[in-house]
Amino acid sequence: MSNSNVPPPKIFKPEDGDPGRPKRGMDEDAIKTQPTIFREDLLEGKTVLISGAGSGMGKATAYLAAKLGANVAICGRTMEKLDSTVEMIRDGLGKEILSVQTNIRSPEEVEDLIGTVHDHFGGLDTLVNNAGGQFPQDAIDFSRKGWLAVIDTNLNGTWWMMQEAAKRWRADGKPGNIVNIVANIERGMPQAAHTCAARAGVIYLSKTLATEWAQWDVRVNCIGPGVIETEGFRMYPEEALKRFHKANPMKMRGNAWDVAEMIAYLASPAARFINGDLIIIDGGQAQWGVIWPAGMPDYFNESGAA
Ligand SMILES: CCCCC/C=C/C(=O)SCCNC(=O)CCNC(=O)[C@H](O)C(C)(C)COP(=O)(O)OP(=O)(O)OC[C@H]1O[C@@H](n2cnc3c(N)ncnc32)[C@H](O)[C@@H]1OP(=O)(O)O
Ligand SMILES: NC(=O)C1=CN([C@@H]2O[C@H](COP(=O)(O)OP(=O)(O)OC[C@H]3O[C@@H](n4cnc5c(N)ncnc54)[C@H](OP(=O)(O)O)[C@@H]3O)[C@@H](O)[C@H]2O)C=CC1
Repeated sequence: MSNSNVPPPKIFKPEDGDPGRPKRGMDEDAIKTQPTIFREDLLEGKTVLISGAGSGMGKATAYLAAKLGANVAICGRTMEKLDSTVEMIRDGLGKEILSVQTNIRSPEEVEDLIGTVHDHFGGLDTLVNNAGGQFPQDAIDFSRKGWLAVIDTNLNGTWWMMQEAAKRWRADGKPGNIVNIVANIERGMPQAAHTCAARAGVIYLSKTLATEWAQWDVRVNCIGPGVIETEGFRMYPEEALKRFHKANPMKMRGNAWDVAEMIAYLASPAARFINGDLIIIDGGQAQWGVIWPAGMPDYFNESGAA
């Protein structure tokens, strides 16, 4: 059925943007020179697996974990991006890490990944589910494939990783620790309803597992970032990006290190009594503003929106 009064769906694909757009997020030099509040051997002897670590928060987290003495394993779909993280850590810290090309949407690939990490390092202490993302679009225009892609990545992919890691911890009688990167969805997220649905699923899955899996000494927590400037911002039009910082009362964007340090804290013994929690890192966005990443509809006025 077609109706000529219905406007075409708003679509922003990164490749539609100006190829000369500025590169967003912390570059490798910034990551390498960033100071940390933690002592250098905080994670010595611990093994940390980080998904989506070829860019953004995952890349910064991999570097920080390696800097704090951890054995680091990373995964993602694109080998070139993973290689850049391996090379950055080799160059900056003189350390080798394990990288395994993996699509977290595939339970078989996830099973192989967790097995490989165990074979390589003899176990796993902390799993960081950071891989994920979405595209900005009015929910009413989502294609079926687009909806499924976002749900499959952010909810199912995260679940496969959690379940596979926990099966090993239970079988080995070893403690475990999971940190899921979600988003700040307390008041919903216009033009990101698919990710909002998936992240809400992960948050309540995590709260449930934090109880179910406590009997095996497995903790599960989430981190909800607000606006964190990373390479992932390529998914959004420049016009929207100019307003993103206005979504919080501090009127600033966080960076990947802000999140990496919280992950390191949760991976450390200092967090031994934190379980089933959602830690928000958003400069106060939750009680202040809202983002319209694909442009605010005329219906709404400008007040309180970014
Ligand atoms: C919302 C405001 C939040 C502000 C703060 C948050 C910021 C961030 O989260 S930044 C981090 C962002 N990083 C990413 O989002 C990167 C990872 N994202 C992705 O890889 C994709 O978004 C993905 C989750 C959809 C991955 O799916 P994949 O199957 O790899 O992707 P495809 O390109 O094959 O797309 C499948 C399907 O999805 C629909 N679709 C994809 N892109 C768009 C788009 N820009 N607009 C509308 N629809 C889109 C589409 O149906 C695709 O199928 P085809 O039509 O056959 O291509
Ligand atoms: N930046 C922000 O403001 C916010 C980000 N977030 C979330 O935080 C996480 C990190 O984001 P950020 O660093 O900004 O973004 P990036 O896009 O830089 O990082 C996301 C990473 O996930 C990987 N990835 C995506 N899909 C899959 C998959 N199916 N299997 C394996 N790896 C995958 C990507 O690599 P590849 O494509 O090569 O697989 C990429 O390296 C994401 O989940 C994001 O949605 C949440 C709130 C705010």
